[in-house]
Amino acid sequence: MAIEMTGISKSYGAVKAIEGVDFTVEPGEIVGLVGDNGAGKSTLIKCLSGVLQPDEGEIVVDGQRRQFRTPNEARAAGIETLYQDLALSDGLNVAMNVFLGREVTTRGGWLKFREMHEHASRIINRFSIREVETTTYVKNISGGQRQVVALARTLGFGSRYVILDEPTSALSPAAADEVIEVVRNLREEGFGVVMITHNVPHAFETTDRIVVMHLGEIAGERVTREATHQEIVSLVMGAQRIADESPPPADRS
Ligand SMILES: Nc1ncnc2c1ncn2[C@@H]1O[C@H](COP(=O)(O)OP(=O)(O)OP(=O)(O)O)[C@@H](O)[C@H]1O
Repeated sequence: MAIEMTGISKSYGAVKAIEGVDFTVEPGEIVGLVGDNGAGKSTLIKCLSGVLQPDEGEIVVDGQRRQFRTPNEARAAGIETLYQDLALSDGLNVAMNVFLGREVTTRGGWLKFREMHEHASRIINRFSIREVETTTYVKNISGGQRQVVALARTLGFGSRYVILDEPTSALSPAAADEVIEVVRNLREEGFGVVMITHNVPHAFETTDRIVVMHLGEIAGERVTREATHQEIVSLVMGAQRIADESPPPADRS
């Protein structure tokens, strides 16, 4: 069981965005995807979430080769993606956001509010460290809680892998801590999680493994508990790889 991406390449016209990228994530594992602006993180993730189709390479999900033509096809295979904007409706309450687009109704078409509130509350309070009231309007909840609601919208419905695009960016330290806790709970529940982040300390706090991209390729990959901040930062800057690839010093004798 795993997502295995092999030899993934994608160009936008003449711009080669990623080339020959191998990437895996297993159930119960949090993988941090780190890299500078333009390193290719979004492009790789869009290939996995069905937003883009790779030009080359193979995607295998739980042993089955897949080609996702749309985000719905990726979702049907158990892969959910949460983008930075989260796409929540501020004018609806928490429960209605969780059920947006798949409202539970009676046969006569009436909304089953109680059922939706109970179900939303169960999902949210399974992952959240703080109680979230499902009758609260989303415009009145904190940044951390917004992440929780967006997650609940995806997680109550059968996904096994979750891709999070910069889930802690633009959050206060307290809200970021809350999100980190939620992501850790996802691991406990057996989800495979990919977390794109610019924030190296957050990657260290949250992940099991850190994959660094640089200029469209994998610059390196480290088990988080065995890595140092310095090592990851130099991979992000491309310094490590340049050091690895540079020829041995010339013999000056
Ligand atoms: N729609 C597009 N058209 C042309 N080039 C693009 C497009 N999207 C991305 N690129 C280019 O592809 C490369 C990889 O970009 P990508 O957005 O995947 O990187 P990223 O690591 O996600 O960056 P960021 O952290 O800024 O989101 C960059 O050189 C970028 O300029």
